[in-house]
Amino acid sequence: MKDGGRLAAAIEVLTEVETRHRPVQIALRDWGAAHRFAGSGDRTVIGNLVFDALRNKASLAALMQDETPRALILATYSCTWQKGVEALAETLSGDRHAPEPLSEAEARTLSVGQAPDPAPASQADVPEWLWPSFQAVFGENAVEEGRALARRAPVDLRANTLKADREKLLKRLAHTGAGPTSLSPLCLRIEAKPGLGRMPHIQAEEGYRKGWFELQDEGSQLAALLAQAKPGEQVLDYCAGGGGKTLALAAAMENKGQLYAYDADRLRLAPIHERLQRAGVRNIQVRDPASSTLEDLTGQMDLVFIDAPCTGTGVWRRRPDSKWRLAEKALADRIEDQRHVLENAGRYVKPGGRLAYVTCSVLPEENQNQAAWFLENHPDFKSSSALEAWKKALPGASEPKYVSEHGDLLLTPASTGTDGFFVALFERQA
Ligand SMILES: C[S@@+](CC[C@H](N)C(=O)[O-])C[C@H]1O[C@@H](n2cnc3c(N)ncnc32)[C@H](O)[C@@H]1O
Repeated sequence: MKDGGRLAAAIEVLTEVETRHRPVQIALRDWGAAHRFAGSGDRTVIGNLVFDALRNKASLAALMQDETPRALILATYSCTWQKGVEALAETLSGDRHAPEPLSEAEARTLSVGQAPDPAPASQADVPEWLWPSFQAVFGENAVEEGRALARRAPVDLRANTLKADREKLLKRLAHTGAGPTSLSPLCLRIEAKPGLGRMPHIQAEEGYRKGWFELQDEGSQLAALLAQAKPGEQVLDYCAGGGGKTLALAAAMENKGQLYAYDADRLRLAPIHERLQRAGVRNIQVRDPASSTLEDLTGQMDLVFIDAPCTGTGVWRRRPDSKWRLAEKALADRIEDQRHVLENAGRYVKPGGRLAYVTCSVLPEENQNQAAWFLENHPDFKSSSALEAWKKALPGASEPKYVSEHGDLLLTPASTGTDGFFVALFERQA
């Protein structure tokens, strides 16, 4: 396919996503199935166009004064990908599969390349209704933080220390361009490529099949690291889902002690079994909510890890469609879920044990406010500084920029180069 046909396909897919509210991956997959002539390179470019258009939807709509899929895709190609208006005009006129040629008005707007006076929320590509929350948490950095959440994300890997180490992996994966990061001692990163760039298919690597590494954002790795799970401990991963954090906790425990993985939704737990096996985790019991209870763990855990259900505002780089779909009701529901989870999970912590509360959100409503609510309503717990845990686990690393009065941490793409993650630690009074 030439770029003209790819632009037309991207407009078609984005129209599906916008009008029929379909997840991007599904819309892309269906488009590929219906257009067998498109190769994997074509599908990558089409996907990149759609994802980048969604990442930058508000700023591109402000620039074009138009938020139709056509306007967003053409602006992505010309401005975000820096192809320029002349190359775009040529692409549209030289290919019978291409969308309609550029109108004079479109050509004029695209050559200016800047919206007249965009509101800060659209400059930042943050939904208008969430702007007060962004300002509350980031202050004068709110636009910069929003912009960083609108960029492409790198592919991060975690060396699975049950089977490998980072040095060995760096050599093995040299051909992928993977390099070490500066924070997590286990992280390898393949930087995002701009425009048409294609990322290596990392799951096809022998090392992935052998369980030497996992795909896991560095922020997620750090959240698990800060919980300080140790060999020999009793640890409950209360919202284990597909097991991303579970695997990191198991590696930190060196397969010693006992790790319990639980999730209220047994379907979400389903992939965990295969992943645990591949990673060589042996000290684990998966507690299926349909067939077992956690009663026997009451007051027994050295550490309860809560990777709470949240809005996912910290991972907008990877799921840009969720950014525009998020509604006030969903935020209110997640806040309620988080309180429910905090309320329930605390009971499994033994006196003197720890509770880690983690979200992949940057919103204060789900983070600092929830930590404060928990402390207020659970006098048997006191806060424990995640910043101190950071200093201990990462000697020499620069300190995170967003630290609350209790030492809770907020990681963000702009400040730590990771996805957005919040970590608060508590200790049950002995
Ligand atoms: C952020 S996801 C977990 C992701 C997972 N830990 C990982 O790293 O791959 C949050 C999980 O919380 C679970 N959850 C929601 N409400 C819950 C509850 N009341 N009790 C336990 N788990 C719950 C959801 O099913 C979901 O899998």
